[in-house]
Amino acid sequence: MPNETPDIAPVVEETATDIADMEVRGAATIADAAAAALAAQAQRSEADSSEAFREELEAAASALYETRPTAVSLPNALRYVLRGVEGETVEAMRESTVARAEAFREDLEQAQETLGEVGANRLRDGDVVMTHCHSTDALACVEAAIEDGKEIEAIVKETRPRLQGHITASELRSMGVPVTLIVDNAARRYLDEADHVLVGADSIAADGSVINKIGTSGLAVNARERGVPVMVAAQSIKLHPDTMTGHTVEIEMRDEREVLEETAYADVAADGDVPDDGLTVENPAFDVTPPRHVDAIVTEHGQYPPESIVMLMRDLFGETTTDPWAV
Ligand SMILES: O=C(COP(=O)(O)O)[C@H](O)[C@H](O)COP(=O)(O)O
Repeated sequence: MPNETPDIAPVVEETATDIADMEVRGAATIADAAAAALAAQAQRSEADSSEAFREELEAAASALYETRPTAVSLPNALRYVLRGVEGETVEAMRESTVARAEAFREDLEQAQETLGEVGANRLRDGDVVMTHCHSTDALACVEAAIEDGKEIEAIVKETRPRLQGHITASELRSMGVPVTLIVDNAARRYLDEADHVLVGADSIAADGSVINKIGTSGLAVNARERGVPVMVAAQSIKLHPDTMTGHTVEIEMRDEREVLEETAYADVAADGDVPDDGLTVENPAFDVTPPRHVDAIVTEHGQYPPESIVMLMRDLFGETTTDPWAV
């Protein structure tokens, strides 16, 4: 039993706070930041034994893991880095941790580029995509299509309550894509002008369910009804290994103030009374889109009908896993 709480580098605490506060957000970006934080922990460690070094690294991984529960890219990233920690001495372990984290970050970038090329093949010249939230994997598909010389237009849902659609709109505009920004409630009306719904994912379950920003499932149901194909761009880091043994994915509930600011609370409360015990504000950050409403999951290994994604999961994960820091 260790006598003291392991030292966590301040930069790890800062990264954890940034992820929890959504200063760093989006599944791929969170994974990248978590790997960088573990490398920083290794670099700054003053541990005097290999056991102490490992305890610090596991404590850092645990702090990062506790930030947000839904994007499986976070535990997958932590597990990947921790499994690569090798050596008998602190110096050797430090070097292997840093190298592993760097390799992870390079692979992540490469996977997104490859995925983009696969996704671009689904987009034709002149197509209009409708987006929800902000997904770097989804935008990689549009970027690759543009590099292929195709003209793409976008209808961008603003995505209440955090308005990630503004980030999507800005990045698409920087690529030269004409953008129509709409409120979320206008999505069904504008689906008639869209050739694809294009979204990312925080987790993909073994049955092909897609866990992504709240509102994705309603959009997919409407898209199916309007005959618009739904394409999910998700690197394999988004595949959730625990769902292979029946576990479900936790949906993050975020602070009600994101939906209703303190200053607006009295407008909604009975007779303007604050607090109002009968008034509940709920803020689920994600929802689950069943596989029957998804046409294709695009990964760096190719595109899959959602029902077949379990084949890729078996290839990549083999048997299932335990807590990310249990190496
Ligand atoms: O739902 C979100 C972000 O939610 P939040 O803003 O709450 O983190 C994104 O669609 C996925 O994370 C995929 O993003 P990426 O493709 O960049 O991994």
